[in-house]
Amino acid sequence: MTDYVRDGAEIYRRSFATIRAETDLTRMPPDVAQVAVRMVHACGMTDLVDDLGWSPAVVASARAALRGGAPVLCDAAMVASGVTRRRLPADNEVLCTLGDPRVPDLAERLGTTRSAAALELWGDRLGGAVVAIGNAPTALFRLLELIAEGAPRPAAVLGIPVGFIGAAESKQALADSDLEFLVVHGRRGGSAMVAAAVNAIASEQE
Ligand SMILES: C/C1=C2N=C(/C=C3N=C(/C(C)=C4\N[C@@](C)([C@@H]5N=C1[C@](C)(CCC(=O)O)[C@H]5CC(=O)O)[C@@](C)(CC(=O)O)[C@@H]4CCC(=O)O)[C@@](C)(CC(=O)O)[C@@H]\3CCC(=O)O)C(C)(C)[C@@H]/2CCC(=O)O
Repeated sequence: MTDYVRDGAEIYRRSFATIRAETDLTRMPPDVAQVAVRMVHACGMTDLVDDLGWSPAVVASARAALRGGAPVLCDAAMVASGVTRRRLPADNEVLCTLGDPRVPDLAERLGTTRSAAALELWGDRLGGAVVAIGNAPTALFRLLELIAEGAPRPAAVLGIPVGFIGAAESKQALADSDLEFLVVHGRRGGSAMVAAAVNAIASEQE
């Protein structure tokens, strides 16, 4: 039998030490670097940091919002499931409206995906919220449209959808906006990655 590490805390310690040894974090501020380490941990790709884009105050803004009780608004149930509730500083609400029974009809009526239509049900929670998008480019595009139409502004947008159609473009549009943002440019992204970013922001522990 292969010998393997069985101690969870030791696995985490060695993982984070390996990531820090193999990843160039020098171009980013310490708070973004801490988030980047956890994102790399979630996907196993140390070169992910080369594609990371951020606004200077994104981590501070998201962290302050969470401490103030802001909700985490997610595009997919996978994202919401990945957020570790005990790390959240104010028992924050973690919301994904994609499974709401009204969403399929809404999507049909609006002529869009269910992921994008689900944002219509975020209601008045958007102002000051932390938005976490890990799957659906159309959800990120719709968020930017809503804000352009005058919807309240979130405290931070962690816009990390994965994929081939619209993913890179939606993230570039977010990075070109005046919102506080974190993105992984290009095709890479995913629910696990954005959940890891929320978890890192929620708590400074590694
Ligand atoms: C086009 C879509 C993409 N989905 C991708 C990758 C994954 N999606 C998974 C799952 C389980 C779900 N994806 C949906 C969000 C579904 N995916 C889409 C849509 C058709 C459109 C979204 C968009 O383009 O913006 C979307 C359905 C919709 O009408 O909005 C999901 C709701 C489908 C469903 O099961 O009903 C569902 C999310 C469930 C949830 O968690 O709430 C995967 C696990 C793949 C699979 O099941 O085989 C995977 C997860 C990736 C991740 O890390 O999140 C793509 C590749 C991202 C793709 C969008 C871009 C593209 O290039 O096609």
